[in-house]
Amino acid sequence: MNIIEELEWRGAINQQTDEDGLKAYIKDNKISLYCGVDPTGDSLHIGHLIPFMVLKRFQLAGHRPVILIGGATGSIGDPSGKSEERNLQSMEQVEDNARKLAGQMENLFLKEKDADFRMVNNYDWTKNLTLLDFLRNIGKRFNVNTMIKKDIVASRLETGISFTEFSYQILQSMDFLHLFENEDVRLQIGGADQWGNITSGLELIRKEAGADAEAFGLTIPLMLKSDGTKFGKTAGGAIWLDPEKTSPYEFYQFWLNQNDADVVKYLKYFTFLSKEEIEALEEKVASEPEKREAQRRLAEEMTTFVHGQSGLQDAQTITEALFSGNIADLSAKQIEQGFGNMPGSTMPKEGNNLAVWLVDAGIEGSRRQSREDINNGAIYINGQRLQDVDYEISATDAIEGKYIVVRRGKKKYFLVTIEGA
Ligand SMILES: N[C@@H](Cc1ccc(O)cc1)C(=O)O
Repeated sequence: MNIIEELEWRGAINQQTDEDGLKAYIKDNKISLYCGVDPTGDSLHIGHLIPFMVLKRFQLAGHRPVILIGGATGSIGDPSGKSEERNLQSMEQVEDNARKLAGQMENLFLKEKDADFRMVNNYDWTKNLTLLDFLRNIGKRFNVNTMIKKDIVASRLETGISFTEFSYQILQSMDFLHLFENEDVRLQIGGADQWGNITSGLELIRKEAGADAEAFGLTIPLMLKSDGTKFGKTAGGAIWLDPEKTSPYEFYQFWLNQNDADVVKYLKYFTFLSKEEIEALEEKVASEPEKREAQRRLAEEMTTFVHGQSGLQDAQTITEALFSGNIADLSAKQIEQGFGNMPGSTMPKEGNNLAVWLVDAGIEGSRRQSREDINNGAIYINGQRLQDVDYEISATDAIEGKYIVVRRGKKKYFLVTIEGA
């Protein structure tokens, strides 16, 4: 399979501007291709992985990815897929976000030894452009009638769109032209909503470099879940790549919890497992779905790709501890990952009688109930059942002096943090 056939098999192609042309170009050449991301937030999330996984596949197939961080475009805001005008971010915010995204991108693209890739920021070729140069040299290349017909703009004509956002497609087109001229970039890829911006860039390249300039566009379908809900969003919000925002454990759990109806699609889309491996897992989903082997494999592959071997190790240790209830061996950091989202409270270092302590920590409603639960063996402290109502519980029971995990009943967990720890 060549890379395009592989992408087709993976379900990762939505539209192409010139399928045959691109296939022929790739057959004979190492292609430089780019995908851009705007620094509208301080971390990538898994939605971003959709086009960037494709970029990575090109890299693994021996081509040359160019990652564009949109320091300029991010300060404007892409109207694609947005029903309303956005608020502008401060330039400091954009810069700060850009730095963080660049770091995450390096982590994803530098993994390969001798990795051949470039990272650029469109602020570099946009910041010194004067208004008159822009209007005289670039604006003349754009026809307002054509621009208005692009979906992105057309869908906003009712609700309104500022000149600023209207101009966004010009900036992205300038990027494609700039990279075509300076980095020999021949292909831009992006999510399905980027079709208008990508084709607009191709039109600009054809006007500048001639109608037969070899340049292509390819978009990737929007990821849909089988139950119709939005991919990549959970009750807790987006799934971030930044381990401070979504811990490796939560990240692992997200993939582990995918439905049978979605898991094979995600294996194809997001992992680097081969066709043979994925087909074998697909059979397992059909023959022994209760084992959830495909989900486990998906979670392992994704967690290792984003958080490395140590991130996966943490995630698996915490998952196992939560499953067995045996949490005494977890580190404080692992406790934070696994229990950080559970109800919790802060308690003083000093000891107190367990029955009272549970009430003070907000875990039990009354001392009577507290004593009853302890006597019935429903209270576990750091995984250990405790049936002594008078037990003196204090900071000395805490994991690394910091956390006491209380379990009430089968699986109600509470995280108690020791004051000042
Ligand atoms: N418009 C793209 C990001 C982008 C920015 C600049 C480019 O040159 C290319 C892509 C998005 O919102 O996803």
